[in-house]
Amino acid sequence: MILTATKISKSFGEAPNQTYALREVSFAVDFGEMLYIVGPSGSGKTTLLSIISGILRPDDGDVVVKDTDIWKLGSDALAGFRLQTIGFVFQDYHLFPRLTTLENVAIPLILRREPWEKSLAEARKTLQIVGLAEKESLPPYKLSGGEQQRVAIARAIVAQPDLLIFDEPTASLDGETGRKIVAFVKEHILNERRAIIIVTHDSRIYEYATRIIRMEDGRIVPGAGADHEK
Ligand SMILES: Nc1ncnc2c1ncn2[C@@H]1O[C@H](COP(=O)(O)OP(=O)(O)OP(=O)(O)O)[C@@H](O)[C@H]1O
Repeated sequence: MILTATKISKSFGEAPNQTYALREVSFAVDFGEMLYIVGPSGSGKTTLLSIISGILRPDDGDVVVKDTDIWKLGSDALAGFRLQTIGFVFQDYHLFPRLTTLENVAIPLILRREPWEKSLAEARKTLQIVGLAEKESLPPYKLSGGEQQRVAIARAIVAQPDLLIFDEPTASLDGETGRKIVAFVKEHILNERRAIIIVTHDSRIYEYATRIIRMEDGRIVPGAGADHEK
């Protein structure tokens, strides 16, 4: 398994206005999987993504990524582990408008203190993978939405993370572009040494999942996909 989440609970606020966003959620993800997490608005998907990617601390439960219990790490070690192991793609891309497309892709390597020229060379190779080599010197806002999403994907994979996490990757794209992006990710980015987790509302891309788990009211709905439920 690349990721095992066990009995994750998280609430926000204080009684009597406390919201239970997650209630003892357990699941596991294997290498080579493209796992979708689906469910209605407010069911806890974003909270769960934030916890498994080391952004938000759970109230209870453990997240083990590649044998590391991430919430037992100190904050510096956790930040380092995330840079090394996890790539995150946001719905609205989060690209930096003042940097070129190439520099945007190089950021994770620069944060890891790789030399500037080497980082740009790696970023260039990665832009080739996503088919945007010829756009490298443009600022991202000169690109289409689908192209910006591909830049965000290139940035997420440039440091070769084992776990890739996408939050609503097609929400800002038209249907056809969204399908193309996800088909591309499955064909070119997924492999047996990594796993991809996608939170989505977009049923048009369900066909690309290797497994789908459904959340409702802070829990994983038992049945299809919820293999690690305890
Ligand atoms: N920072 C916060 N403070 C207070 N309540 C929060 C916070 N974040 C989430 N919640 C609550 O936790 C619950 C789960 O929210 P979450 O955003 O994880 O759901 P979601 O399934 O991702 O929804 P959506 O599909 O709309 O993004 C909701 O009731 C939400 O209002």
